This record gives sequence, structure tokens and C-alpha cells, in this order.
Amino acid sequence: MADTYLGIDFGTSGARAVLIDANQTIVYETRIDFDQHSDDQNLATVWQTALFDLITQIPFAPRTKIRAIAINGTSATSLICNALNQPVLPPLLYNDARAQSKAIELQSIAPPDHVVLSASSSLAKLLWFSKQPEFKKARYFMHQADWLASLLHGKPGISDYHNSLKLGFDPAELRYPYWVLALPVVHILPKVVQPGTFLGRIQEKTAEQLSLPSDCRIIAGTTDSIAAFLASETNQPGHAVTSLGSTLVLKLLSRTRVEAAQYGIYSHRLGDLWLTGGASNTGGAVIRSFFSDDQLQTLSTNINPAVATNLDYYPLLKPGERFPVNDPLLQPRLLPRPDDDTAFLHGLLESIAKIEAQGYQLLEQLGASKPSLVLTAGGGAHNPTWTAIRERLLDIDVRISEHTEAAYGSALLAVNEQNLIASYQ
Ligand SMILES: Nc1ncnc2c1ncn2[C@@H]1O[C@H](COP(=O)(O)OP(=O)(O)O)[C@@H](O)[C@H]1O
Ligand SMILES: O=C(CO)[C@H](O)[C@H](O)COP(=O)(O)O
Repeated sequence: MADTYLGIDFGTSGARAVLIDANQTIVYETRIDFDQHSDDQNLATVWQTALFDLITQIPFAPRTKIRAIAINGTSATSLICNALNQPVLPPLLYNDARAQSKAIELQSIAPPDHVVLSASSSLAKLLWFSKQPEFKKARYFMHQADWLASLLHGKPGISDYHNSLKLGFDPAELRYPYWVLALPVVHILPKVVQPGTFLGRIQEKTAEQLSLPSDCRIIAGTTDSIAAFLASETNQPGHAVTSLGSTLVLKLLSRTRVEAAQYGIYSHRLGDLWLTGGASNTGGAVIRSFFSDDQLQTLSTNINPAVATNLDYYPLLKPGERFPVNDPLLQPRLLPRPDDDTAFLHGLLESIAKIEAQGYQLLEQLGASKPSLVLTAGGGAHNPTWTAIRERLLDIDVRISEHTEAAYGSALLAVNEQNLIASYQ
């Protein structure tokens, strides 16, 4: 049995695992869907259980040959843990906007246009956590991917500079800026490393529990949308990946760094280039609230993508938007609803496609490399009708990546470690 490498993607609706060999060929893949009605109080337990279940679902032979593991999670999903690495409060998910008052406080601390100036930023959430009674028990602040990796390597308090961008870490200077270090929560900030960095070997008892090699390397991960970009294996400035999952996330590879908080635009570092874009709260989760995946498939085939609807929706599950409008109070717009479900779905698909097109147009206007190709990842990538609607509105070539799963991108991180990030020149 050849050596294998494991990528694990923690998304909104579930967690996925992709196992590859040294030639980057997929050996095995599996997924666990989350119960969308589960109590947020138990989220960390759901994640920990899913992590260990995903690994033990891998057949024994290739599992005992896993040389390295990398995990990506949803960006700015945040939690605080005690000295035993146990969460002291339920995690705050990526789109949780209860820290809005802290984001406003940060306006007098952070530079204008900074990515932390959002109700859903990690730093706003950390400041919110610091006002809760349980904070006195907190020893570590981590993101979802950081904490899950620490359950394997046993060293809490380490993050990567993709997950820590929204915590205020500066990926260009590779340090926290002075205005973050001056905050009263400085003692709980994670150490930050480059994605792909070797964090440590798996803990001995965990290796035995999961039948993993005792020298299995745990590698610093990234965020779900960046893992999806890595999975596409495109490295040309102007190429973009739209993650069309529960949410809509745009990632455009650019020679220029674009920061514009009023639009929810920020840039992640990728080698010597920048992944600029933003993450909207619109996306598949809104569609799934109206239609099952089977209904979605059937109704989509009845839609003529060449025809424009006169339905102008802003599909959201609840008030609040991050990009291309950074407004925690933006109201959903889903009326009028036609009697015909096909017409309603057509309006939803087209309205989300309009938001995507608006996002790419804004990025180009603000100086990012001109988009020349859009690859698609996520559940929506498998909808040819939606692809045709998007291509009409974007006026750019839209294709599906050979590998659309973010977990494949994390597996590439596991096998290539820091060389993968350094390859983007
Ligand atoms: N054929 C399809 N057309 C449009 N959307 C789809 C399709 N299949 C799945 N989806 C949507 O994809 C979303 C799930 O995206 P996925 O990338 O699998 O996970 P997540 O974003 O939750 O991590 C769901 O909201 C679902 O509605
Ligand atoms: O919306 C999300 C949930 O899937 C994304 O995780 C997130 O917002 C994308 O952020 P980033 O640009 O930091 O990867």
C-alpha cells in the first residue's frame, strides 16, 4: 500500500474527507452531513465527532499509510477554549453577526477598510467573547480548523494566516499589527504560521485510537474557500474560483492586493500573489430552504438559462450581508413569489448570479487583476443551468474545476506542505 495524504473540509452543511496518494490521485473520499437543526450549544462536539468518524470511515489499509493530514474550516468561525483545550462557550459561526457593536468599536482602532471591520470578523467575535463571564476561564482563541487540528497534534493555540486574516494578522508583514497587540485580549491570540506548515505529529493515544501511523504529520490548514481554490490547481492571475455552496464566496487570483471593508472585500496572501474577494451570505442554503436537492435538480432542467427573469431578489436566510455589501442589517428580498416553482427557482438562481457578477465587477473596478476565467466549486457547481445563467451575466468563461471539493485542496496541502503555497508566483 502506497503512502496516502488526507484533506478534511469542514463546511456549513457537512464535513468531507479526501484521501490522495503521492501522485495526487484520489484514493478514497467520504462525507458526513450535519443535522441542520442541531443545537448550536453542541457544535464543537458535533465537529469533534465528525472529525474522528470521517477518519475511521477510511478503509484500514490506506488509513494506516496516512503520512499527513490538513484541515480547512469555515472562515472566522471562532471559539475560545480553556487550558485543557475544551470550548468554554459555543462557537460563533462564520456569519454570526452578534459582535456588531465590537466591529463598530474597532472602527476607532483598526485602519480604515480593514477586514476586521465586519460584525462577522474573528477579532470582533474575540472582543465579544471577552465580555462574557466564561472568558475568565479562556486560555486559547482558535478558529474551527485550528481547534480541530489541535485535537490531533495536541498543541492548542496555533492558527494559519488564512484563518487569522480576520483576526487582524497581517499576512504581508507576517505579524500582528501594533493596534491588535495593544488590545486587552492579546494574551489569548494564537500563534500564526503559513498554511502548509508542519504543526507536529499526531498524539500517540489519538494515533492508536484512529489506527493512524504514529509519525503522521499534522499540517496547518486554511479556509474552505481557499481550499476550494487550491483544489482547482489554477495559478494564473485573473483566474477565479466561485465557491457556490451554502454561501457564495469569490476568490480572484490577483497581482494586486485589494482591501475595501465597505464592500466586504479583502485579500488573502497566496505565495507572492493575492486571493482577493469576499463572502456573501447568499447561496445554496437559501435555495435549500425552499427546495430539496432533488427538486432543485428537476426544476433546474425546466429553466431556459438564456431568458432573463424580471424577479429582482436578494436571497438571504436572515437579515445581514457581508459582501458585496457589508451591511449586518440588509434585509432579505424574496418577493413576489410566482405560483410556478420553476419561475421562482429561476429568479433565485439568476439573483444569486447577479450578486456574483456584481462582486467580480467591483473587484476589477477596485484594481484587482481582470477576471478571465471563473471555475466553480461547491454544490452549485453541478448545476449546468445555473452555470449557463452565470456565464450569461458574467460574460466570462465559466467552467467546473476537475476537482471541486475543498477537501481535495486540503489534501494537496497535506502532500505538498509549504511548497504548495510558495508555488503561487
Ligand atoms: N444541483 C445543485 N444546484 C444548485 N445548488 C446545489 C445543487 N446541489 C447542491 N446545491 C447546494 O449546495 C449547497 C451545499 O454546498 P456544499 O459545497 O456541498 O457544502 P457547504 O457550502 O455547506 O460546505 C446546498 O445549499 C445545496 O442547496
Ligand atoms: O462563508 C463561508 C462559509 O463557507 C466562508 O468560510 C468564508 O466566509 C470565506 O472566507 P475566506 O475568504 O476567509 O475564505
